[in-house]
Amino acid sequence: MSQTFDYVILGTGQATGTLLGRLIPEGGTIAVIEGGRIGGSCVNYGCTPTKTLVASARAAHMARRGEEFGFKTGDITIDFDRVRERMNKIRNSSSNGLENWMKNTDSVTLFKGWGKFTGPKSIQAGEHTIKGETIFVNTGTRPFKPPLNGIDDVPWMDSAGLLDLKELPEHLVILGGGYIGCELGQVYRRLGSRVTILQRDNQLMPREDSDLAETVEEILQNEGIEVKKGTEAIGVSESDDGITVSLNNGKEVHGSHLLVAAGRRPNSTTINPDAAGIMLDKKGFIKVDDHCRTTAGNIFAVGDVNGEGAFTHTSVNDAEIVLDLLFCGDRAISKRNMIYSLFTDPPLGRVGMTEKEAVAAGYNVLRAIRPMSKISRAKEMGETQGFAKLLVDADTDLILGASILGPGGDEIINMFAAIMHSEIPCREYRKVVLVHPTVSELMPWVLDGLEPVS
Ligand SMILES: Cc1cc2nc3c(=O)[nH]c(=O)nc-3n(C[C@H](O)[C@H](O)[C@H](O)COP(=O)(O)OP(=O)(O)OC[C@H]3O[C@@H](n4cnc5c(N)ncnc54)[C@H](O)[C@@H]3O)c2cc1C
Ligand SMILES: NC(=O)c1ccc[n+]([C@@H]2O[C@H](COP(=O)([O-])OP(=O)(O)OC[C@H]3O[C@@H](n4cnc5c(N)ncnc54)[C@H](O)[C@@H]3O)[C@@H](O)[C@H]2O)c1
Repeated sequence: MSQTFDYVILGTGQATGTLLGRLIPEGGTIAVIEGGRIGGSCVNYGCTPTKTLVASARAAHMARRGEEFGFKTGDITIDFDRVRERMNKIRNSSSNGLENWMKNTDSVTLFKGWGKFTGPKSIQAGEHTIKGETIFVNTGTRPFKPPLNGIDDVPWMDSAGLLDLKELPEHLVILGGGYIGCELGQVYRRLGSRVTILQRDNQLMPREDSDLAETVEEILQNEGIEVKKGTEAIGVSESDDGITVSLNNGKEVHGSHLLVAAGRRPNSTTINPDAAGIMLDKKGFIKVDDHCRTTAGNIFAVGDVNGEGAFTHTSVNDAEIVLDLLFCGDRAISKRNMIYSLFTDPPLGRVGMTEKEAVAAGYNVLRAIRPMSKISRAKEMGETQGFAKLLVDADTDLILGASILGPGGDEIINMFAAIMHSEIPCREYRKVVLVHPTVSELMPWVLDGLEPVS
């Protein structure tokens, strides 16, 4: 059966809610096609469930530190069923909310099935032929399965599989020391698992500056996580009591469970892009212009699948950019600063360029660093690990990038996003009065320590 709509959204990633919020009141008919769980990665197996786990793990960690703060709780035992129940309740409410909204809106028709293009204005999903004038692809990414010997013969998990695991792993081996590996490694360690992270590169999170990555590593190691850098996993095998990972240095690591967090790949070839005239880049991301328009003029690609971001907020912003183009506004991909946080504890907030990027780009870079151990509020909270690093362009007095690894780093970084977006010069920012005692109040003072990067 063939049906024609004004708008078609393929995949219910994080851009979809924002698109619907504007398209519904504009009038017109909208088809939404989803093959998996409504709401995509973020709410079902990404940000929402992992950050509920981060919260449970932190609560347990702080309880263990009770004596430092003047109270005793006795031994901390983890009720993993209760931890999972809390996670599932929060993630299900987010997914159900989007589904109910679509079902209760007359102009929206939800198709459950995996869609593939059959032409620039036509998608096949199961028995349904869905046609549309304007199409938005919001199909996200999927976990990368590295080509390890034996990978198809062992019960490895990706991050979604780990979240579905009902028992707490005795020894979780994590293949990949990126964002997923660091966050979930700390979570499961704090919940009671032994954790080993295997990282091919010589640094965790290789895109980050080495001083930040090394401090994150130290924080993880101080909690008992084994980090093996410069070790590539090349094979896996199953035994009675778990999984053995063979490494390129001839050694082996044995654990009860294996999490593979070795990167993600775009859901682009899976939608038959050629039929629509959608071109991909070398890594398989859908090529888009500054307004998320693909090489097929009537089709937009939003979210992780376009390779312009890999976060919920960049996916949401992509939707805002397209809506601006369609209904008036001036947002564009090139106008946004990259911003994200790593939700370890303490978290790392990052905006703009890293130091190595700023130097490579040829800026006249000034750098200031202040350890959390020299910030009163961090000391009062007993959270002195980490540091703040600010990068400034000596020629313009504008901030090039900020990294806050410390208490509240995930929140403080938003202040720097606003400063960078508004192009507030540092000499003006230095005059702002901020609340005492907070970690963020020290940020203008950090600028007093600016020195040229040699
Ligand atoms: C473990 C983990 C933790 C994360 N934590 C964070 C975090 O803390 N903060 C943050 O900003 N980001 C985080 N992310 C990333 C974040 O989840 C994504 O960037 C975000 O969900 C945006 O994705 P998206 O909109 O591109 O699509 P997605 O959310 O990936 O959704 C795509 C949807 O399209 C569907 N789909 C795919 N192909 C088809 C098809 N052919 N037909 C029909 N449907 C299809 C999929 O089933 C899926 O539902 C995390 C990711 C993971 C895996
Ligand atoms: N806080 C957040 O915003 C957040 C949190 C988690 C995930 N995410 C998103 O999820 C995406 C994927 O994260 P990820 O951690 O899977 O990928 P990643 O690309 O960040 O890290 C994967 C790591 O695995 C290593 N690796 C690959 N093959 C290996 C092998 N055979 N042996 C040993 N190491 C190997 C690589 O060296 C790499 O550093 C990120 O791009 C991010 O956008 C975001």
